[in-house]
Amino acid sequence: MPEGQVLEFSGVTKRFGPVTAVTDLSARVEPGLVTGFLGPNGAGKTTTLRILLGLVRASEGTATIGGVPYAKLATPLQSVGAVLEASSFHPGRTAANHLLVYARAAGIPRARVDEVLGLVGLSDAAGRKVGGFSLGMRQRLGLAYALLGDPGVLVLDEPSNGLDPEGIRWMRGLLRALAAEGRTVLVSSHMLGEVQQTVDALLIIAKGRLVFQGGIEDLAEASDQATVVDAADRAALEAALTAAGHSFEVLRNGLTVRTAEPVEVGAVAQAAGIALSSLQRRGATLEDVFLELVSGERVHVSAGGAVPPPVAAEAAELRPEAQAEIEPEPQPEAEPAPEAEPDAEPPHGGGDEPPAAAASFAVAATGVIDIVLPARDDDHVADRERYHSEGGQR
Ligand SMILES: Nc1ncnc2c1ncn2[C@@H]1O[C@H](COP(=O)(O)OP(=O)(O)OP(=O)(O)O)[C@@H](O)[C@H]1O
Repeated sequence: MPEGQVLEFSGVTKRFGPVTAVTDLSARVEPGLVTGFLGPNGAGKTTTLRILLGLVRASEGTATIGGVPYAKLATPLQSVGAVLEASSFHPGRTAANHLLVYARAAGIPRARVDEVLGLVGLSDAAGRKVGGFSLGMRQRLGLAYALLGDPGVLVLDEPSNGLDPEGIRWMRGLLRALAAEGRTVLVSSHMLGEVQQTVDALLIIAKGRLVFQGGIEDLAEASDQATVVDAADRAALEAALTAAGHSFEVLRNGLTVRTAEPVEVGAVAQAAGIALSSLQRRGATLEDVFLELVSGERVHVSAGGAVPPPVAAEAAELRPEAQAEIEPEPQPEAEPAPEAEPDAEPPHGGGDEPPAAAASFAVAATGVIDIVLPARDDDHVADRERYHSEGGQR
């Protein structure tokens, strides 16, 4: 069974010209858990993940997998499986062929291709060209690719995008099962509701800064509790609460008391002979807490506890034309990953790749990494076509 590894971000900052996409981010992601990496659009999630995968150079700080940068992993595909957004695939290639290219390059047996296609529910579509796949099917294929090397670490950017409700439930079960085997599973999303039932731990990022780090139960603790109480004789209730030293707010549905539990409020009313018409505890929902965190109204103690000053990313978001002035991020083909040693395999978003001389990259504006294989692969393709025509095709 592959071992999960600790992912560690230490003081990671990333500036794109005047835009600070990530600011001084330090966090740990533990094996054996599903960790949600949450934040609204533009918060810095993808940038952080790309730094972890060695695709983007951090301006400051380090990101490591089991203590080493991605570029220094001896067998990347067998160590880390990653899907950044909905990966783009060669439309004319079948799902099985797509995976076979990478399996061959990483020395993974063909049988594993069938296995992962089965794991993601694509066995029946193995021989179909990817160009005709729905977004949900592409997500599944991306996941199959990530699982190809049976890695101990999975890094998935918005994996539920495009999945139908049944697909989301399936994905949830799969991620939980992978974590239960001891793997490290890091999943980004911009919606708490989407991952709430899947994750054990959370990292929440807003405007490039970490605003929460902890268990999902810690997020629940961060929710404000209050007692909501009402009586037919509301004036008498107000007087009794005031006399007992409790402050309250008068709302349409009753009095909200933040300084006392329902049991205390009930006792005050009983002592004053007031019949209550309602008495309940009300807490902010996890979604409320999440929205407060990402809007900057609250920073949890796990992330420093202070409301941060605005960062440049915020200013740039308000001024979209500024994006045009920003120099494009260096693409892997133009500049090898920063941490890469001359003898190390250059990394990419999917976790592993054919040898450097054998592939070039296209990085779409969305961050999708497309790996274009060179002509020398034609015999491999022919091999694969033969394999399928000989019955390998499902
Ligand atoms: N190559 C780049 N050049 C300039 N700015 C960039 C670049 N990549 C990202 N940014 C900026 O960095 C900030 C964070 O972007 P990032 O894609 O990491 O956010 P995200 O949380 O993944 O968002 P989403 O959920 O929309 O994918 C944004 O302001 C974005 O415009």
